[in-house]
Amino acid sequence: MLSEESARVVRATADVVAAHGEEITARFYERMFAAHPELLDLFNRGSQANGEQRQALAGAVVAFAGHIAGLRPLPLGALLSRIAHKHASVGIAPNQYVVVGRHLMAAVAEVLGDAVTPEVAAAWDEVYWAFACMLVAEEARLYERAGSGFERPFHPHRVVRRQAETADVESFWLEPEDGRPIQHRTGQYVSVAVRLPDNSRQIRQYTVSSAPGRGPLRITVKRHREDGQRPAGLVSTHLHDHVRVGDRLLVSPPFGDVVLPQDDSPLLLVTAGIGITPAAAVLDELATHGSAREIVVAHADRSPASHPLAAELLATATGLSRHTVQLWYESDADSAAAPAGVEVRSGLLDPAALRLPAGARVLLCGPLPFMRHVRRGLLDRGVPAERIHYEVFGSDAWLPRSTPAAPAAPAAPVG
Ligand SMILES: NC(=O)C1=CN([C@@H]2O[C@H](COP(=O)(O)OP(=O)(O)OC[C@H]3O[C@@H](n4cnc5c(N)ncnc54)[C@H](O)[C@@H]3O)[C@@H](O)[C@H]2O)C=CC1
Repeated sequence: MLSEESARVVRATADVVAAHGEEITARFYERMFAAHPELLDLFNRGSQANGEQRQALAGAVVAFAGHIAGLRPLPLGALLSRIAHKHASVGIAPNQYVVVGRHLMAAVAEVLGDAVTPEVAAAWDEVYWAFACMLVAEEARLYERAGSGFERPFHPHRVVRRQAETADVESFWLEPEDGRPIQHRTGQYVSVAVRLPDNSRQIRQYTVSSAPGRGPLRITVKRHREDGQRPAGLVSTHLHDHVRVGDRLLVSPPFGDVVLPQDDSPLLLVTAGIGITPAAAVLDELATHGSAREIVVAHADRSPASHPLAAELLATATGLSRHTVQLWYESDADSAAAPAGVEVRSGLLDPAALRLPAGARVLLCGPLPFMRHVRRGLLDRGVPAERIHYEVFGSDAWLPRSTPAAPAAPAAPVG
């Protein structure tokens, strides 16, 4: 942890660093990529282009500094675990922290100028290394457990099946070429690394949408179209347009710490859009084992036609002995297939209308504003924060920039 002297300096300078956080991280990325263009392959180019990555890094470093200097406590274990899982899934190496540290500190000095006295520089260097050392240690543990390492983070897999789920969503079934069985836990994700036509490499995380022990691992991928805020998804477009049965894909071992709690507590799964993928894995697992666990499945989508894995969700959920299914569609709710016992409503998901079994654990997955909306509603209904678990996909933008109120148990993917 921090020396008392450094903690005092960090407390005195945290606001000025926070105020310039995005400027510092923008400069940091420019410097680092100029010196190490090979590192561009590790970062999501879409998040770089729209500034999400800058906000995410600035938010995380400032939040960590506030925590260790005693200004604002964070759920530090959850934050570190989430980042370490994601880093291990892309093969971050310990020596890369040296490169990041060097360019981050140089960017701080460049942006804040004379305000960065040797004392201030030393204090923030200590913050950075405290953060980095915790991550290096956690990542080493994860590599060890996964039987992998940063030297070889990806393994060749064959696409053995591919299936269209909606106009924009495809499932791919993947089998390791070396025949090694993949031991994922329900809710985990894998990273997929692809070489694009311009020879750059990009990596994305996709939740495994099937239960463990069910043969080839399934990922279900939404094609992200250009929407004015983000360019079209480089990897999702590549997978949809170019990857066929028989092709080879480089895939990491499974990572992620938002997993199905292995107890008998009732479950409330609340998902939206492509966020349905972990719920599909959970339902697959419960159905495979004929679970008698009480479960509420709530899903929101644009329309019945855009709802991925809808038929599978209805079949698996309604096959369970103690289930409730609630569906919300922004349009065409009337056209939804709704077997007896399935509630279908119009509009956005209303957290006040969710069935809430006593003592339920909640798994949330969907676009960030959706998760914030549902989490707020559930907290208002008295659900303890530690019972609400959720995945954050895309870059690490889960820390609200202006409020210190961090979520309970975050983790990482895109579908
Ligand atoms: N866990 C995560 O962080 C996830 C993030 N995403 C990201 O979200 C983006 C969009 O995902 P899509 O599947 O295309 O979702 P989408 O944009 O089709 O939205 C799905 C549904 O979410 C609900 N929703 C969206 N915003 C809401 C809000 N502010 N309040 C209440 N409900 C809201 C609506 O019912 C909507 O129909 C993607 O860029 C994806 O990467 C998607 C899934 C999971």
